[in-house]
Amino acid sequence: MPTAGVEFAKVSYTPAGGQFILRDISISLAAGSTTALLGRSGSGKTTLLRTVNGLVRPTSGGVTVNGQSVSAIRSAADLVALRRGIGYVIQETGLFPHMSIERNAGLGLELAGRSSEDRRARAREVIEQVGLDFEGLHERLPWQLSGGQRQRVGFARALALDPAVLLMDEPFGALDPLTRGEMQTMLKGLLERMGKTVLLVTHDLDEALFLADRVVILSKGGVVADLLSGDVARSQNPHVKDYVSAVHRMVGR
Ligand SMILES: Nc1ncnc2c1ncn2[C@@H]1O[C@H](COP(=O)(O)OP(=O)(O)OP(=O)(O)O)[C@@H](O)[C@H]1O
Repeated sequence: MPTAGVEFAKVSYTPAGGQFILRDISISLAAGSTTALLGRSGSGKTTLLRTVNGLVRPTSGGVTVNGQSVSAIRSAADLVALRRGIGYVIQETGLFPHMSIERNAGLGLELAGRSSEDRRARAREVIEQVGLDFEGLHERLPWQLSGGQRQRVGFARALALDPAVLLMDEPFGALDPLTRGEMQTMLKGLLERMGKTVLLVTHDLDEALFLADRVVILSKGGVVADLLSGDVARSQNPHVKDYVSAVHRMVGR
């Protein structure tokens, strides 16, 4: 699938009777780029990510994926078609506990009506791409894997339909630091080879700088910094400096 860009144009979101969660956000994610979304807890990162696959509908403004307006989608069938082109990885993987690893990885293909031969071949391919041994693991249930292995299966499932866009919401949040490091390296290799448009929510600045071309920081639902990863260390933006000094304090640099 060709890579798609994602465009947020003056996106605002206020739940009924509530306060602004997103306020007038305009950012553009170039096709094939990786953008990290940082910001304090509650700043709206997850909400913004979910406007891309239509889980949250902006109150005003719009999101386009490869030129297609997400906000204009009205039918369930069109929403399903949009989501087929968007992989989604969350912290707890969302694997179905009663389904084998192979079936979990190939679920998107099953829902898209692909043949069992196709599903098996593709499930094998993506499970191996994320560094797991298909023969040894494909019949197991999710609880029979380690947390890190389960998260790899979550990635495999997100990749199975070869989406042009990947949304990742703290994908390594539940992992120990060593497993987290291994997974970051694995993901970086995959992203370099696959050239997808990626939006990654993380609290970890080092992770953002390692994986992303660009860093966007949200505060109270608005963008307060938007810069290339290579410019973070010398940025004079107070929000960026706060982030950098908080990381330095935390790790005693
Ligand atoms: N549908 C909703 N109705 C009311 N409030 C909501 C809704 N969705 C999110 N919120 C609130 O909006 C704010 C932003 O939530 P969001 O999950 O996007 O933040 P976040 O930056 O991803 O936080 P974290 O880093 O803790 O995951 C929070 O205060 C949350 O409670």
